Amino acid sequence: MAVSTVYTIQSLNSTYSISSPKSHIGFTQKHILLYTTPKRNYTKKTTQISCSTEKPVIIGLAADSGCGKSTFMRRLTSVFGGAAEPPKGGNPDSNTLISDTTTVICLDDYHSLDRTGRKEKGVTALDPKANDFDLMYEQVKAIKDGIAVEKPIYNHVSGLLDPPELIKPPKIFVIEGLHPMYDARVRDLLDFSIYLDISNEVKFAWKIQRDMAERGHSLESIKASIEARKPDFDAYIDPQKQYADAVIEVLPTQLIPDDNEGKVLRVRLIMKEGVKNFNPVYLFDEGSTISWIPCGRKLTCSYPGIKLSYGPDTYFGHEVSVLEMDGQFDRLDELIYVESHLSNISTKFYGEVTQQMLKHSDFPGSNNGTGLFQTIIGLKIRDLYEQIIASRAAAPLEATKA
Ligand SMILES: Nc1ncnc2c1ncn2[C@@H]1O[C@H](COP(=O)(O)OP(=O)(O)OP(=O)(O)O)[C@@H](O)[C@H]1O
Ligand SMILES: O=C(CO)[C@H](O)[C@H](O)COP(=O)(O)O
Repeated sequence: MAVSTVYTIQSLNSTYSISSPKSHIGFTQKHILLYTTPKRNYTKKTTQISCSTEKPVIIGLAADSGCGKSTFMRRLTSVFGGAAEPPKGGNPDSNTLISDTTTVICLDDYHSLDRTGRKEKGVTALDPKANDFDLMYEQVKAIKDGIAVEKPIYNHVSGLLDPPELIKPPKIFVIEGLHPMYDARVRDLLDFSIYLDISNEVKFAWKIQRDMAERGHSLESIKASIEARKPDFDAYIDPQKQYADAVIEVLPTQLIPDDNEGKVLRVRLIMKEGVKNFNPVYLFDEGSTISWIPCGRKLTCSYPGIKLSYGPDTYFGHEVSVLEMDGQFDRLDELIYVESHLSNISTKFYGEVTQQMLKHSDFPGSNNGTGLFQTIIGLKIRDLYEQIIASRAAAPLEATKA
């Protein structure tokens, strides 16, 4: 049944409602989309705002919980410079991170059921039934159109849905979480999408490391939580990788026979061909199939060494280029040797990848392909953003020529 939506809008002087589903397209930068019906229990705010006239570029990052999304986001925002911080003076449990250029929101904020509600209904947070995709779509669309929104907050500490926070359109708007590519309407709003595909073995090792060491969970409870989430992960989260423009796949190493420690990783960067404003990275020679062991005079490698590979492939029926790194660096400064053999990495100066990696050498994954490929994708997103801005600036010029 089609439900007609009522948009409640706040302009500088008044708050009013309209019911045409498409009429919000005409809103100006001075409007805030407060909510649409059926609405949640929001308190209306009367903040006056002034927003940039530049419409944001929208990036989606999907992964299961504990798979490195926050670490990736810290690498991405660092590429643009400046620190990313929660909204000033807002909810201390906000999941949002704002820097000069980027705003990163966590899609957990669109949980429609709180922790108790999920327990009562017997659904996990991964189940679409526990999430409000209509609101997610409306608000991401509003941001894309340059309109500020009052986004809900899911409080991970209390497990409750907190009052909303004001999100203004930034230059780059990143939606990270479990479902950025699940709903086709939201997916279509993305200018670029990434999926972090962490194999079960590695996910387990990371979860144990974090949840046992940092959160005091028992091994049994971690195993039980992974098992409980698995059917919904397989049904609703994992299938999103087919839509991603880039996938970072993290697997156990192949350099150590029957390795079960999970410390050395084989990481594959799967890049879709033909994506607008995105040229896949390559090693030595674009389109060739390459296998390279760089260890020797210019790269120090202790056991089991490092192996890089590159070549064309297909992924869910799409043509892709795959860059792979198995193993880890002993000395991060020597990464410059590998970097100098990679092309299309969208750096602004020689050695920028190595510089970024050295700057965040304390982040997890800094000595292996996870950190390397996350950094490269960060640079590719900067490049994509700059291309989009340049083509928008050129568009009126082209029109006057025609
Ligand atoms: N590249 C990596 N190499 C090794 N461990 C990693 C890597 N990335 C993440 N981890 C481990 O996984 C944990 C979770 O990482 P992070 O907080 O970035 O994930 P997340 O997806 O944002 O998690 P959540 O959604 O639960 O907040 C880290 O504390 C770390 O132990
Ligand atoms: O999968 C998750 C996304 O990060 C969380 O488990 C989900 O948001 C539920 O949160 P909580 O653990 O607070 O009940």
